[in-house]
Amino acid sequence: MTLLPVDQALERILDGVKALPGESVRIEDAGGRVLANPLSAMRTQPPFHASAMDGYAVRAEDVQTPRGLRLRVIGESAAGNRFHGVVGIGEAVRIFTGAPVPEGADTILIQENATSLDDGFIEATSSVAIGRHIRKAGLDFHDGDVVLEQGRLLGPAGIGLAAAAGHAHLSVTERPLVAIIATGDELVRPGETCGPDQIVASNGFAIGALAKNDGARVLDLGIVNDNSAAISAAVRKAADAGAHVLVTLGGASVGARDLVRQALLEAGMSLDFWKIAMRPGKPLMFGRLGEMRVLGLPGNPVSSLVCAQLFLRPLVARLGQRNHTPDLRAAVLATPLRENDERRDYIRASVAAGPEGLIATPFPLQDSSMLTTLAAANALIVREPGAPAAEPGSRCRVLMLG
Ligand SMILES: Nc1nc2c(c(=O)[nH]1)N[C@H]1C(S)=C(S)[C@@H](COP(=O)(O)OP(=O)(O)OC[C@H]3O[C@@H](n4cnc5c(N)ncnc54)[C@H](O)[C@@H]3O)O[C@H]1N2
Ligand code: MOO
Repeated sequence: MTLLPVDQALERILDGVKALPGESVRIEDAGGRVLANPLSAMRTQPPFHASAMDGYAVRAEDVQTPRGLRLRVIGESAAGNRFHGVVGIGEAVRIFTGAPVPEGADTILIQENATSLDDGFIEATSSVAIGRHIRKAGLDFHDGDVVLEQGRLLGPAGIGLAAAAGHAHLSVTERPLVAIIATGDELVRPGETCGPDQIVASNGFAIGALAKNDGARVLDLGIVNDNSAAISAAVRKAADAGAHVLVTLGGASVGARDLVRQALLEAGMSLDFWKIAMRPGKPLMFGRLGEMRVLGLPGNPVSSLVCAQLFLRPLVARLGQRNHTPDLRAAVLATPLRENDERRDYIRASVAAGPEGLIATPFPLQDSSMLTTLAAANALIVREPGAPAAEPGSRCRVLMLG
């Protein structure tokens, strides 16, 4: 059977996705949200020519031959309290960082380069180039400038900029709701006692963290036993909650206990594809259940997270009116790699800067159960289907893990 190539799988997952509508939120609640519209500045920053340093506002021509030149200090300009007069020849105004530069002055003499004399005069101890240490009005942005693009995932800098631009509320897209169901009789929650044949469920937490990081809400429906009725009940809960995406974990393969696909089909899912040309992650499944998109991720922890990286992230992004751009870079291999089979391979690696670019060192063990190597990896080497054996020093492509 020819397996579906990774790129086509992604196209089919994203096909017809409608972006969620916008809503207005307070700026203090907008971190991690996605801007629904371009954001224009409602003011100019700085709104006036401002001093970037503590010192004296002077006329540059007065401090070109500084030694011995005395300047009379005629007032003070502080942030929030400007000096209203004009700086004339031989005059200076005491000024502080962020304060408006008074009229007549064109340069800031920092206080380290001025000696204060007893009688209200200062003496410059160094010459200063004209315009030095002055932030021109509008240096950062002007009223009406688009300061943030639509689709921006708002992190600390974006939030700060939006606030500085005068916005108390922001229009952001509704957050996609990602429901997660972990399946398997062998699974217990972290902190619970494991029976002799059990392991701790980790995938749901990892996928939940990934989705939240990309601006989604997560509905964790917990662990469901390998039992069709229980799986169907959890699927109904996801649909009733209005999940935009349902992620199932495990039970995707061909074993007799791999019941997820059947349960979903019985619940009315139309299957788009099952199994793709990818390692790890071959048993990936995708379908639609009403408005809900269903991603059936393989149970192996690395397979599920690599699939989430490649397919869930772009889906969450698209729902939020955002584009997800994978960080693909060129690198050279540090160690040899065997020839590849018909699946695109994503090999956990450590990528570091070398003298002539990035060097990718694959981890020697690539078993898809091993989270230690995934947590240690900062990139995945992407090997195309049928790629020939590669020697150290040969070029490769790496997907950086954010
Ligand atoms: N005969 C074949 N066997 C398998 C094939 C195949 O093509 N033919 N594919 C293999 C590949 S590739 C993968 S990947 C796995 C995927 O299997 P499932 O999606 O059915 O996953 P499970 O069997 O339920 O679990 C696999 C593995 O992962 C552990 N697991 C499951 N859920 C979690 C969780 N939430 N947290 C942590 N670990 C989890 C589970 O205990 C198993 O060890 O199938 C291969 N088999
Ligand atoms: O595709 Mo499985 O994900 O190789 O372990």
